[in-house]
Amino acid sequence: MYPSLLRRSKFLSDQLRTRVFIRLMGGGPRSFHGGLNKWQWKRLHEKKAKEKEKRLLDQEKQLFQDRMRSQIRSNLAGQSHPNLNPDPNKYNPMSPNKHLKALADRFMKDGAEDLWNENDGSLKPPSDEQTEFVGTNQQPGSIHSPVDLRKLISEGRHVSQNRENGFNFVKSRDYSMLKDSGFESGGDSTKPLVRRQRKFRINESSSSDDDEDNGFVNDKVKNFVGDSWNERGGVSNLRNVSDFMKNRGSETVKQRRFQRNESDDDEDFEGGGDRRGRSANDIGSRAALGKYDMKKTRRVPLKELEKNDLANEVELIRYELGRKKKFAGNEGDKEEEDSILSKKRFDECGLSPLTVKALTAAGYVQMTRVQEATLSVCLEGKDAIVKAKTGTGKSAAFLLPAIEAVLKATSSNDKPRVSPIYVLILCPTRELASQIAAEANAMLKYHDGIAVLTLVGGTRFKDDQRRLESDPCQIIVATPGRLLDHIENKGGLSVHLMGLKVLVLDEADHLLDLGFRKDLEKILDCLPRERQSLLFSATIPKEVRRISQLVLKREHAFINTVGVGCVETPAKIKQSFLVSPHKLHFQVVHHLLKEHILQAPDYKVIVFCTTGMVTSFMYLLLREMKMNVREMHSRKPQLYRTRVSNEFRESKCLILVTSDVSARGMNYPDVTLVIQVGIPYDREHYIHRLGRTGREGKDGEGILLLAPWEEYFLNELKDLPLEKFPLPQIDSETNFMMEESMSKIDSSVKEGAYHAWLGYYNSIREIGRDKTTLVELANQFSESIGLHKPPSLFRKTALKMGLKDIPGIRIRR
Ligand SMILES: Nc1ncnc2c1ncn2[C@@H]1O[C@H](COP(=O)(O)OP(=O)(O)OP(=O)(O)O)[C@@H](O)[C@H]1O
Repeated sequence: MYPSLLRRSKFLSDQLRTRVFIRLMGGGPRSFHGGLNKWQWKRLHEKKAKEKEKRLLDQEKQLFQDRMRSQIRSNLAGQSHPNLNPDPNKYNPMSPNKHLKALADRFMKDGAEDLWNENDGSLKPPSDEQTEFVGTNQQPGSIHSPVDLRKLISEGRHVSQNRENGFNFVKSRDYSMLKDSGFESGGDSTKPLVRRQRKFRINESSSSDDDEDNGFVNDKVKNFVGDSWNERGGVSNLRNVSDFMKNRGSETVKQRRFQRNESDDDEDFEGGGDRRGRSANDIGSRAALGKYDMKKTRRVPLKELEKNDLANEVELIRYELGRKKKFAGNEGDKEEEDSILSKKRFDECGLSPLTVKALTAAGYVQMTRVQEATLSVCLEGKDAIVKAKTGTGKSAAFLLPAIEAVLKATSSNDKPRVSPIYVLILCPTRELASQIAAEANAMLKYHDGIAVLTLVGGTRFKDDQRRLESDPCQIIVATPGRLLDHIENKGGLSVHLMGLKVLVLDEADHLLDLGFRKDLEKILDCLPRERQSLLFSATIPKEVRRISQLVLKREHAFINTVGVGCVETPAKIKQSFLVSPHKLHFQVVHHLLKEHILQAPDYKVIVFCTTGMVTSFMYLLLREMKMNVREMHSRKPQLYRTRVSNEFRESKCLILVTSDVSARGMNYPDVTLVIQVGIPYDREHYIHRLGRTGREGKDGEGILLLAPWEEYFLNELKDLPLEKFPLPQIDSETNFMMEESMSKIDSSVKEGAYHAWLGYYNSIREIGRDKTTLVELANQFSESIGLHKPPSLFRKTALKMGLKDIPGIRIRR
């Protein structure tokens, strides 16, 4: 396992040997400019990225205000504004067309190039001819594989065309042409060549998230759309695109790229210090630095010409939407669009026959779209970040290539001294880890000698260690905290991890959140750098795309099966929201459940609450109201959680009241309704919670219950198809029963719920900033749970929360 020199050295202790080995494998810490280590370096740049994000948000806010002003003006002028929804019962989510227009406006604003990051996902080809151009072998009318037109066009010469499955991914590029194109002599010749080449590498990174890249890509896409659209009055045949690319000539393109880089060169790098003249290698790990080693000022005002081109691109997206609507008229096609399955079968894609046999046994014959889109890339060993809607089979999409990697590694002749762990899958919750391990085991049904181990909190650490020693495993599914405990406990796990081939982050955006980041960074430090990393989630915000460089190699694929301009939630989930004062929330939940049970005899409902203590309160209340409920949150012991999770998976006619521990990844089949009480932490939480229903392309329903002051959150969901749900009439008998039931709940539970509620909303920026209002609202909540006098807080807690001298807060003596 160790290099022989290291193995033979008698002078090194085991621990030191491991450390030296980690350094040799490239995993250890290193220092950066200004004496920073790589994580400090990374955080520094994250901070800057956040500031940038904030500036953009301000721009968006400005736009929104402008729009509101114009609506008000037109109202005053007696005209009905097109954006005003005439139906007062309907929340005013923008129609797709209006949303597009708003998007176009945003994109056209000076300095909004960054927003193009959103578009680095795939566009579906507008016509079969286009499909042909990008090198797919799909038949007309077949399921349309997402194709990243922007990337394709920008990289016409370098696209790797995978005719097998019709998806295209970027290969690493040859930069020698830059020299040939006269780039060398064009710029400031006093600046070192190495540096300029490095900049090109940044721009040309396979991830099109780069602002520079976007600028470059946009130029070409926009020009293409502009020319071909105007000529033909619609989206033109992509063969013309190819002609266009040729006619356009690479000169223009090179020139543009050259211009961008010229201006870049005049700016300092972020992170301080003049790094000119340093080679790429001097700057540190590419994987660690990612895209943060870029120049400071990246905004270039858009030219007038580009505005037209942007509008044309928007037209292209509009065309896509129009085409979708057309599909909607045709039932057969619609079904095909709604289905998560593609036409490709598992036995066609080079998987081991024993795996295919196991898949068939589990009922998997055809791949889902995300599986089709990712499998070939992942099997090639490339790094990838994958976005696909909830319930579309992402777990199998990463498990299959991971299993193949194990098979390949075990079949090689090298017989390592320490049995290596080849695959590490990290996920945020214990239940999800067990679920993934179970799915992996189902796929390994016919493979002898490959074992899966779960390492999660809430179980005995010693048991884990015993299992690790007695049953060597090749695949570990873990939550970050427990894995880190093992690594830090020096039980030898680090040595086993030295042979790691594949790292998977399921729910990657969540794992890269601040809550998990520190653990993750420490874990990454112990993993070999030569590995394949796969990041999967249904939501990948822009910020996460940037920070994903922490894990991924620079040349990674971004596979987005959601598609630009498409709704991020499954089409078959009916989404509504309901606004009611706090004091009615529990009655409303009870009413919604009763109504649903009447309509769906095989009901299976999940009620999400904001915190564990509020979950507990809701559970007790509904139980008192004679409903068939279970509770699930992090305050419950693991054995209980596992039992409830299994029971809910298997049952019908059951209600699960839960906190966000069940929000991500959990695959409870046939959930008929998801109710979210109170604002979710953010838009991503909303999407994941909602995604517990309507899985595998099935029907589902989601209701978001808000207090009037929480309505602002709807703004974050304005592109999702939420409709307003009328406030139900609660009869006096229910009110009476509710009061009775509430009075039976122990006051310690109520106090805990109040404290937790306060803590949760205090952590939400929009409300946490205004402490006085927060306390007023908390006191309303307190009344709604039957506490007429709000419970007191420990002085220390009040201080920590910034609530010490706020009127309405009582301090415990
Ligand atoms: N090829 C397939 N054929 C049939 N069913 C499949 C296939 N792939 C996955 N499934 C089923 O689809 C369901 C959802 O899969 P999975 O839990 O992997 O979704 P997901 O995309 O990871 O969702 P989430 O975003 O919520 O984590 C599961 O019940 C799984 O068994």
